[in-house]
Amino acid sequence: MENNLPVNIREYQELAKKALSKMHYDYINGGAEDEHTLRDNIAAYGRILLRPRVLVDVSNIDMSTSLLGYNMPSPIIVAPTGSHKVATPEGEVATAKAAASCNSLMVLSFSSNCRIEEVASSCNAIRFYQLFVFKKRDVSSTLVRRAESNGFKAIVLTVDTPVFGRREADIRNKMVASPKPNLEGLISIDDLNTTGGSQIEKYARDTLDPSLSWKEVEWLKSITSLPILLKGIVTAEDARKAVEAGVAGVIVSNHGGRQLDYAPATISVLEEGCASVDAKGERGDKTFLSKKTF
Ligand SMILES: Cc1cc2nc3c(=O)[nH]c(=O)nc-3n(C[C@H](O)[C@H](O)[C@H](O)COP(=O)(O)O)c2cc1C
Repeated sequence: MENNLPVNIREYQELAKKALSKMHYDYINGGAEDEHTLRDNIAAYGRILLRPRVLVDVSNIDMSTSLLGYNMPSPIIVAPTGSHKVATPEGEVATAKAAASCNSLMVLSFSSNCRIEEVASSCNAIRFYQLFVFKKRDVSSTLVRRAESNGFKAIVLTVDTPVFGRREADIRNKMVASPKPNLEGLISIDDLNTTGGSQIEKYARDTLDPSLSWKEVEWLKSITSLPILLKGIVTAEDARKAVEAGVAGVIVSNHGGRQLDYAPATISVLEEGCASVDAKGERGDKTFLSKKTF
């Protein structure tokens, strides 16, 4: 058995394809529209070549870093992704335990299948909470309060989803929304019978606020003292505006190609995002982050 363990991410992907239903595999694996950005997110890494210097002592390699003051052994953290119970019965609790065992950090998605409280009490992983701005502001503020009182250390506001990406595989598969226990009593998903199309797209259309703007960043600052990170910024202009808005950091991201197709590959714009703010000398202790997720 030991010999058959996957040795790279592509082999894990093959196993996932066998283990999951087509609907769930496509949900996790797919992107928006033509999936150009989805493909380019990976292809762009192939365009970056390494320039090795030799005869350097590599017997001790230190990849440790810190994020908002939290130390970790490498700059790899768990991005917010919804619906972990489609892959494992323990859901986000399993993911949090895995993050804790690596001394890494987990960002819990608003769309978690486990309750905020359950994830918080399962282990001592450092946790941030990912938020959307709902049409009903009370929903967002209740989630923020619960994250605060359960020891989450930052709010990650996803800003690239005023409108849900057109994910054609989900439309074709009539993707069913998985339970969202954190939204029980706040938003009803009972009326989501899909007569056609993607249920999660309809859910997002009914609940998320498409008028999301910089005003909501101000609003969020007014209701929490936790540091705020904006996730989904890909241009220098917006990175600068984020600094001006006083957020603690920016997560350079195109949402894994699941939102706006033909947006640039995340890794290709990381430098632009950071350099633009550096150039103005405003970087200070701001955090710039990009993740590689498959
Ligand atoms: C299955 C799946 C679900 C996701 N759910 C969320 C989510 O609930 N909230 C969010 O902000 N991002 C979500 N994402 C996006 C990831 O956080 C992340 O941005 C993406 O996988 C990697 O692309 P990036 O390097 O451009 O950030 C999801 C991604 C996947 C693959």
